[in-house]
This record gives sequence, structure tokens and C-alpha cells, in this order.
Amino acid sequence: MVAPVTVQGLDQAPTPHTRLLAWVREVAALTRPERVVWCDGSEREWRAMTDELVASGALVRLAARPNSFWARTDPSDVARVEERTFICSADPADAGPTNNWMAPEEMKRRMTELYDGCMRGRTMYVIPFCMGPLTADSPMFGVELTDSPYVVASMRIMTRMGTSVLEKMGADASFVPCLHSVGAPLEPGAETEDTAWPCSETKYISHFPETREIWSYGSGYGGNSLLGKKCYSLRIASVIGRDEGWLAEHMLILKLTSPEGVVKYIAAAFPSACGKTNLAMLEPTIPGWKVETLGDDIAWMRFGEDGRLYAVNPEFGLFGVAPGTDWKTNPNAMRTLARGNSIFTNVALTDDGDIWWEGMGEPPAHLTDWRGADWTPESGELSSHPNSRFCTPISQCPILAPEYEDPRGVPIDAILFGGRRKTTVPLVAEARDWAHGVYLGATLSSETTAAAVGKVGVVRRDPMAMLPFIGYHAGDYFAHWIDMGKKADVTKLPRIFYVNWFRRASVEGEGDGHFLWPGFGENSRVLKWVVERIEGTAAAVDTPIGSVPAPGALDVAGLDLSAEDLAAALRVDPDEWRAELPQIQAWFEQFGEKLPGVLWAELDALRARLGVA
Ligand SMILES: Nc1nc2c(ncn2[C@@H]2O[C@H](COP(=O)(O)OP(=O)(O)OP(=O)(O)O)[C@@H](O)[C@H]2O)c(=O)[nH]1
Ligand SMILES: O=C([O-])CC(=O)C(=O)O
Ligand SMILES: [Mn+2]
Repeated sequence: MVAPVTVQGLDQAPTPHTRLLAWVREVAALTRPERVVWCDGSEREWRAMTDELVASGALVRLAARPNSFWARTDPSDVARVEERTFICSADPADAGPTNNWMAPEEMKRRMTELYDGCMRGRTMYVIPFCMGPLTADSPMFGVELTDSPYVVASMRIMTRMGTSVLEKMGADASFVPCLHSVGAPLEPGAETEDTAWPCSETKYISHFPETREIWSYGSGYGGNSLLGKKCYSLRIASVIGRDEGWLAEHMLILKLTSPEGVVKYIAAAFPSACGKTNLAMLEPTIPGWKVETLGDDIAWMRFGEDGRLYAVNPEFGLFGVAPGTDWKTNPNAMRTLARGNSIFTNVALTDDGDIWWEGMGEPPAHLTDWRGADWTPESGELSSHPNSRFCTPISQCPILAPEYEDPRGVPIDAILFGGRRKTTVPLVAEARDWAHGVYLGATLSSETTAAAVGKVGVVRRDPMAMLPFIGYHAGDYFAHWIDMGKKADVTKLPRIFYVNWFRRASVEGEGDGHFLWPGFGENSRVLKWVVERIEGTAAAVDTPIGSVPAPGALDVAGLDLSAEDLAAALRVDPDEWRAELPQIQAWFEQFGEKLPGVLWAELDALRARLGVA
């Protein structure tokens, strides 16, 4: 029995949607906020919200940038928490060996206890949002309930939200209910001071794939709290995609135009903090080539009537890694941020009210660092957290492709899989066919980064860059990829490539461990080879792991790169690959019968090509 609730704002609901109203009422009765606010997404609301956050000390207004803000999190709440992320399917076999699992009833029992009274003294915001264009045939709605005004402001940047969404939802559209609390109630009567970044030591990021619900508790950090992003658009959407025959992927989408005016659309999956935002906004260094951005993190892909695979970016903003971003590496991100309207989290603050982070040229003589302490270049510490982020409207990106708003998306010509590997993986290799490409994706490996809590720099398998985001059994996910290929006309499938911008000169031998390939804008040279492979004009040599550029086929004109480094970047060393085999074998074994036989066959074929019995 839910007790009758009288919460200020609850009866002023601007919607006839009875299920939504009932759910908001139920959550308010459980979490007991002081008031309920229905977000309309307006400019006025943004101003009120950011003013309030500035007044409470949660945000600092940047003097040097229009309508932009600096936020610092609690030092313990800086990244996604994979250990605390759960797929609560009815059957544990549906979560698979790569996810944490708990029975849905047990998780709901535990979290209901945590949610009990968790919003006391706070405001509960109702955020109606839509992932992807509102003009889609079936718009993908969600509603997030949260006690964090930081989340509201960030969701306004990252999603289409507010009154237009509620109107479109009408009285009975289905939506994904997303419940979020920072888990830090303000005790009534007691003198509990609110902190600038409330959060809880206890954290749960829970997904209920059968009922398509998301419950998040204890963290305010983006990937754990902006529930339209990873939780909905990847974990829940991957389940919907499995059921409906499409793909929800951790991919950027870009449009590439050659000097002859030939347009190709490329999607690329790299793990967190491995270069998606940078590639999506790339400024080509080769003359006449043009890149336009469609998305930097998530792609929803389904077959169109013409049999081609179309990709849509469900997001409305960019939530990008700050360190390393500057005028040299990613000028388009800098131009996007210069337009203002952004929130910067866990970067450093300059004395004249601007932001700074590692990689942005010479450091100023004095900064306030991400922990709020004085910082000088001599202090020997990072001024910004390695996972510090900018949150900014994608509409401000000066090279946003006009197709971005098209609900049908763009037809993908090539899919790149890539990771961060110091060794072994060459700059670029092309898959033989779809099944081999799926094998390359399924065995993708990368060094862990600061985007998730845990040790950095450890090589792990990160299939399709989706390890933390597949909402079901990874073996079934591979089978779904294989099936998508089987259903398609092979001549219309995207070609699949494997890339690695992060190979290093040997550290053990003579080398100094520098990046062999200059990366960033120079990656346009690799994109050019990809396009020429599709067009059938670029030469390649066959290797055990796929085709790599033939000598001279990669355009390095005008590039200041030694022949030695280029050769080392492109090299396929059979010994290094033989050393990977036991890891790939063990990786596949854990999926048991769920691993598609064609992937075992691909591994056997690779073994044979490497001369391993
Ligand atoms: N050496 C090198 N570093 C790169 C390259 N591209 C990106 N980086 C760096 O890698 C880090 C992460 O890059 P992003 O483009 O933000 O990665 P992402 O995949 O979008 O990350 P998420 O937002 O976490 O999903 C940044 O510090 C970049 O400067 C490259 O081509 N070469
Ligand atoms: O979700 C986040 O926190 C940021 C992100 O894009 C990722 O980690 O891949
Ligand atoms: Mn990401």
C-alpha cells in the first residue's frame, strides 16, 4: 500500500499520461522529496537551474566563456563503476559471463530499501526525454526521475528533453522509466549541510532488461547518472535491438567526402577514452578531404528498405574526455566549446575564470585543480582528473553534418573496430568478410582507461568496445551480429576494418616508447585507404590477421614520419599474434555453447594461418 502523498508540485503534472503519473507518484511516495518539478527544457529553466547550482556552490560560472560552468565531483565519484553495474535479467544465463547479475526481485528489494526516503529535503525532477529525433517513426522515449539538478542541466545538453517530448508522448506512449538518486537525503530538522557534490558510498547501476527499466543509486557522475546515455542507449537498447533485429553500438558516426566529392559514412567502435570523439571531429591533414560529424559515442543501426545498414546518433550533446583536447589535436571540439553553453567537470580552473587541462599547451602559473586545491606547474600532480569531461551541445559543432537530424540516419559504408594497444595490433587491417569482421570485433582488445573506476593500462578483451555496455549474454550478442550479416545482401554490408592509433616504439629494446603513428588529423590517411579499399583502388597485402596496406598504398605524402616507424606501425608480427591465441581461446571458452560456431571456425583459421597446430 502506498500512502497518499502530498508533495508540492505533484498535482501540477503537465501530462495526461496516466502510467507516467502513477509511476511519478509511486516514486515520490517512496523517496519522499520536498517537491516535484516537471522539467520543460526551456531556456528559463536552464537559467534557473544553473543559477541555483551556482548559488549552492555546485557550479562555478566561467567568466571567460559564455553560459558555461565548472563542476567538481566528490573525489570518489569520477567515472563509471563497472563493478557496481548490474544486468538483472530473470535468468542469470541471459546476463552472461561478462556482466554482474542479480535476480530482479532481489535487486529491487535492496534498492527499494535504499530509495526509501532517499530524496528527503531535495527536489525530485521529472525529465521527459527522447533518444534520437522526435520525428522518428517510433520515437524512443524515456523519463528520468532524479534528485540531482546537475543531472537535469546535463540531460538538457545530452538529450532532446522537456515539453515537446511530453507532448509527443501523449497519453500512452511507452517509455523507459529511469530512476536516479544521488543517495544523500538531507535529514529533516538535523543540521545536515548539503555538500557541493552529494553522493553515496553505496552505488548501484541496475538494468532490468525484461521490463526495460533503469535504477541508479549513489553516483552523480555522467556515465552512472545521465541515464539516457549508456544505460538506455546501449544496455537497454542493445536488448531491444536484439529482439527487434537492429544494433545499439558504442560507435561514432562520421561523413567523409573525398576531393572528387564521393561521400562515405563510417562508424567506429573504440572503447571509452580511445579516440571516438577525436575521430568523429577530425580535421583531415590530406588536401581536399572533408570530415563532418554525426555522432561521437553511440550509433543505433538498422537495415533500410534498400538493404543498407543505416545509423542514427541518439544523443543531442557531446560528453567528451577533456585532457588531450586542444587546438592541435581537436580544433573542432575547441570551436564547439568556444560557443559556450557547456559544463566542464573535474578540469582545472584558471585565475581569469577559464578552464585548463593537461594537453592544452603550456600550463598557466596558477590554477585551481579538480580537487579545489591550489596548483602550480611545480606541484607534480595532474590539474585535471584523467576522466574529466566537457558536456556541450552537438549543434554547436561547426562541422555537424546536416543528416544528423534525419531520423532515417545515414547508410554506413565501413565499420572500424579499434583499441588502445602498445603492441601487436597494426595501424589498420581489413577483414576478409562480415564473419571475419565480427570475429575481429568479438576479440577486440584494449588497455583499460580512466573512464571506468579500476586499474588503468591493463589489456582486456573489449568486444566491439561494448564490454561494459552489452545488456545481455555476450555470446548471444555475437550471434546477433552474425545473424545481421546473414540477413543482409553481402554486397550492401559495411566493410569491416581493425585500427590501432596507439602502438608504441618498443620500450624494452632501443625505442623510447613513443607513439609510432602521429594520430589525430593524420588518421585521415587511414580513412583514405579505407575508402580506396571500398572503391577497389588501393592495394593491400594479405596477412594472417587480415589485409594491410601494401607498401606505398597508405598516403604518407608530406608526413613527417620515419620509414622505420611507419613500418613498425603497420607490421603484423606472427610471434606477437601467436602469443594472443591462448587469451582469445580462454576468452571464447567462457561463452560455452552460446559462442557462434563461425567464431570458433575463424579462430581455427587464424591458427592455421599462423602455422599453429
Ligand atoms: N595518441 C593518440 N591519442 C589519441 C588519438 N585520438 C584520441 N586520443 C586521445 O585519447 C583520449 C580519448 O579520446 P576520445 O576521442 O575522447 O575518446 P572516446 O572514445 O570518445 O572516449 P569516451 O567518451 O570515453 O567514449 C584523449 O586524451 C585523446 O587526446 C590518436 O589518434 N592518437
Ligand atoms: O559514459 C561515460 O561516462 C563516458 C563515456 O562515453 C564512456 O565511458 O564511454
Ligand atoms: Mn563512450
